[in-house]
Amino acid sequence: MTDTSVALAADALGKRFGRRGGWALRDCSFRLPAGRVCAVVGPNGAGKSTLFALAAGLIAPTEGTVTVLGTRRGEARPRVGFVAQDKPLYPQLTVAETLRMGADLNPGRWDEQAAQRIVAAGDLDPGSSVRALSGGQRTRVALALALGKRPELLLLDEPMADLDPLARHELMGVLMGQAAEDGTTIVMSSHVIAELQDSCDHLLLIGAGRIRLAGEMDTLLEAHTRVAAPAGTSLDPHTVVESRTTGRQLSALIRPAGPLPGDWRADAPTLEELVLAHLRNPQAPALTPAPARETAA
Ligand SMILES: Nc1ncnc2c1ncn2[C@@H]1O[C@H](COP(=O)(O)OP(=O)(O)OP(=O)(O)O)[C@@H](O)[C@H]1O
Repeated sequence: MTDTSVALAADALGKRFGRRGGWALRDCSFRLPAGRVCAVVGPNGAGKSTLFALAAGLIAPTEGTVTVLGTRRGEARPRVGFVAQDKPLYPQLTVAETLRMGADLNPGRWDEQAAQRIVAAGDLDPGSSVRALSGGQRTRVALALALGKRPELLLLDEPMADLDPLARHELMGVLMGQAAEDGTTIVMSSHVIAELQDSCDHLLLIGAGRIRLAGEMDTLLEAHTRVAAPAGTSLDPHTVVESRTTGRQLSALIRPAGPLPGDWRADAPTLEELVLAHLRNPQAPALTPAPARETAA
């Protein structure tokens, strides 16, 4: 039986390019409930684009499984919108022809108005050839194509990277509107963490091909605390993500294993602090999805 409450699931998912190549992604397991907006973050080469390509059904796993909208092996492709990092489009087509192609390829699903609205908001001439568009304008056309498809799952690999701040703001609003109105599940990678905090409710942090953090953003944030204590203080029995001593003070990001001593200063971390601490400390123990379990790095 398929579980329709889960939009995207990975079980021990792994991908290796070539027999001798290293693992781009390994032992990756998580569940993303339908209707959520999930941020995918991680350093360059972490495996984010590989995860998107696996989820979009463009490449096959080397091991494990990826389940998309309850199906495997690319069967959900008609219900999935994917904007790849390099925004592949046909350069010889005009903007209008590109949208017509979207309509032809998605009979019964295509939302002409939604696609036209996105293009029009960027003041794009429908008669311009894609070849003549700027990077950001191309992104707008790629997003129009993906959203016009009325996808149940929208996979966006660094969609905002080449957009100006106004276009980012406007298109982020369009995406969030889509998630709220149609219940579209959105999975979006970005290197701009601050941009994700307000719009995403789920987080996948990938480092060196492994999942470092996965789950509800609030739950992950609540599981961590920034503490300050006198230098030399033992952080046992708490899980330490990062710690450093400056002069007479110890500062750390921890996952508390119980109540903290009253003389420690304790604050909630921001998403940026949480992500940066994990990125700076790739050996920090991962916090992976339900059933909640901690794994050694
Ligand atoms: N087609 C491929 N053939 C061989 N190796 C690949 C291929 N695609 C990706 N890799 C390797 O897999 C690893 C993960 O790459 P991936 O593109 O998924 O990272 P990423 O997290 O998306 O990085 P970035 O933030 O730079 O976009 C890298 O080491 C990369 O060199």
